[in-house]
Amino acid sequence: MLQAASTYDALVAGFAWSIPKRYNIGVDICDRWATRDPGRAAILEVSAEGGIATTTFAGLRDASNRLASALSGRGVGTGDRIAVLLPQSAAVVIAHAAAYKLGAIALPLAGLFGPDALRYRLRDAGARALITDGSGLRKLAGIRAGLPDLDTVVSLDGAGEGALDYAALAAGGDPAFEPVVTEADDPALMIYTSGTTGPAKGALHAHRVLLGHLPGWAMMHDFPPRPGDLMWTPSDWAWAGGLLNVVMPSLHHGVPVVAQPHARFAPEAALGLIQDLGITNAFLPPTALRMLRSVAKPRERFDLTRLRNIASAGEALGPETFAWAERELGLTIGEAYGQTECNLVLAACREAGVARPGSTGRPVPGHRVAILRPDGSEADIDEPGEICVARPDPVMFLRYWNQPEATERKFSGDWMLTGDQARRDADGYVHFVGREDDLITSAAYRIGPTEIEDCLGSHLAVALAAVIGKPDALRTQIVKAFVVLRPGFPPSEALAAEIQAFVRERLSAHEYPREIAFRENLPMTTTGKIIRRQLRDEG
Ligand SMILES: CC(=O)SCCNC(=O)CCNC(=O)[C@H](O)C(C)(C)COP(=O)(O)OP(=O)(O)OC[C@H]1O[C@@H](n2cnc3c(N)ncnc32)[C@H](O)[C@@H]1OP(=O)(O)O
Repeated sequence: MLQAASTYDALVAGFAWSIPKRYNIGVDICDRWATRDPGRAAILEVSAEGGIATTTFAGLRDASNRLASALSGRGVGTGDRIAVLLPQSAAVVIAHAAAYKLGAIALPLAGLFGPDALRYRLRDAGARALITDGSGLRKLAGIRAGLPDLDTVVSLDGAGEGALDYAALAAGGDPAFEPVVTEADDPALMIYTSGTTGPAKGALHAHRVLLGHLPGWAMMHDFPPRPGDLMWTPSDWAWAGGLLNVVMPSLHHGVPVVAQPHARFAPEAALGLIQDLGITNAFLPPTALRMLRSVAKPRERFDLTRLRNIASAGEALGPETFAWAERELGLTIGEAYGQTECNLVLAACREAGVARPGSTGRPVPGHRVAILRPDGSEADIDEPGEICVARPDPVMFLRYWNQPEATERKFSGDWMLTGDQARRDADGYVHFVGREDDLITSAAYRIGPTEIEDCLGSHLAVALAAVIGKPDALRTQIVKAFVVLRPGFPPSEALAAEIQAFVRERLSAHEYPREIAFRENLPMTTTGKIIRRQLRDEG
């Protein structure tokens, strides 16, 4: 484990990976602490009314064993995909751990997804089981017929609509279920991620992905665990940010995590939660931090004395918000960088003196990260190039699900190509520059234009649509759509609002175009491809 050291060089010098041959995430995040300290708090679930329900490590172990045993009784087992569509709660960890203990593959799905996004992911992954709640069931209702592989749906809100009751199912499971023995390199987790072209791709990870996150987690959160540590993030536990930057490494170290029902991010409520629960470590994406800046004199209004560190990732933080946090919160933000395919490979941290305004830090010990030119040679100091990560690396994904060509394109030799541009300064700090392609970064979400364009194209009024990222001071970029309407549909604000609602409900609430511009036509190449660059320049 990465221990606090006086300097970054000492951190690097003292580091070596220790990845056992046999390793199972489910056993790691539940059973280890359940044996050592069964009554230790693991998840603190805040109810909508503000009450707190605590789940202990023993509780996680028993519940995940029961669920694994019950699913096994229904024929779900090694290699099967088990989807998890639930808001932050102990149940998310239980469902994940049950999947890992079965040797199955957990497939986290975000609560903001609408039926179109869910259908695509569940079908592409060939999910056999889904653990969800009443809200998830409502989204599933219209799409289940098109999901022939999905034979077990379990709802925390009781049986009905083709779902089994979670409580009844788990009650029949064996709390002494014997977890399947897995190797560190066996598939465990698949997170869909948007690409520049085409629909989202399932990035398949091995059990070792959690061990690979530990050094980056230690750096960005300023070296937990310390007595009394308590973690929280508003990020959905379905994203790499919530799951791998916060929940799993924290549980590995026996640090409890706060689970909060999904709500719109409200800066005052966030600071109130940090104060009331005595949260010591938060992971807040840069957009959330920029939203916090609307609160004047936060330390006068809220008691934030227990808050030791804020980590951040998913988009560039920028020097202004970095300086604001130092001034107004008295904290040096632990900014980090990674992609779903290969997460948490760069990080900043106060304790080792690795923090610089405008920089996303330095390579986390154990990871080889380079800034390369298109010809594969290393860029000079301050020369922009592509962030590339060398394999093997425990955080490196195994492959894209059923997409061997896309997997191959992601690598050049042993370098994984992130597509992100950055420069490295003379002291080795990496500064994010941006992207050259069509991928959109908005509120720390990576958004590919294709899925949105496809969704827009299925609206009755839309003849043609192109989607770009438009620079935005709060969210880094917003999704903007240029739309050519079919004859008979005159442009209007009402129609724009209707199209926005259509994408929000059908595809996903975080992917809807916050701006729509109606056009007579769109700039095209002679071969009929939309020239998005021209649209980006128009903004
Ligand atoms: C390796 C890595 O990738 S690390 C980073 C991974 N990325 C992430 O974890 C994503 C992080 N981002 C977030 O968690 C959020 O965007 C935040 C906290 C920064 C800001 O949250 P918010 O502004 O409340 O909402 P968010 O951006 O998620 O939502 C977009 C839309 O979803 C909808 N929405 C959000 N929350 C809710 C809710 N509880 N109920 C219904 N709709 C909701 C809204 O329609 C919202 O659009 P609007 O602003 O026009 O109303």
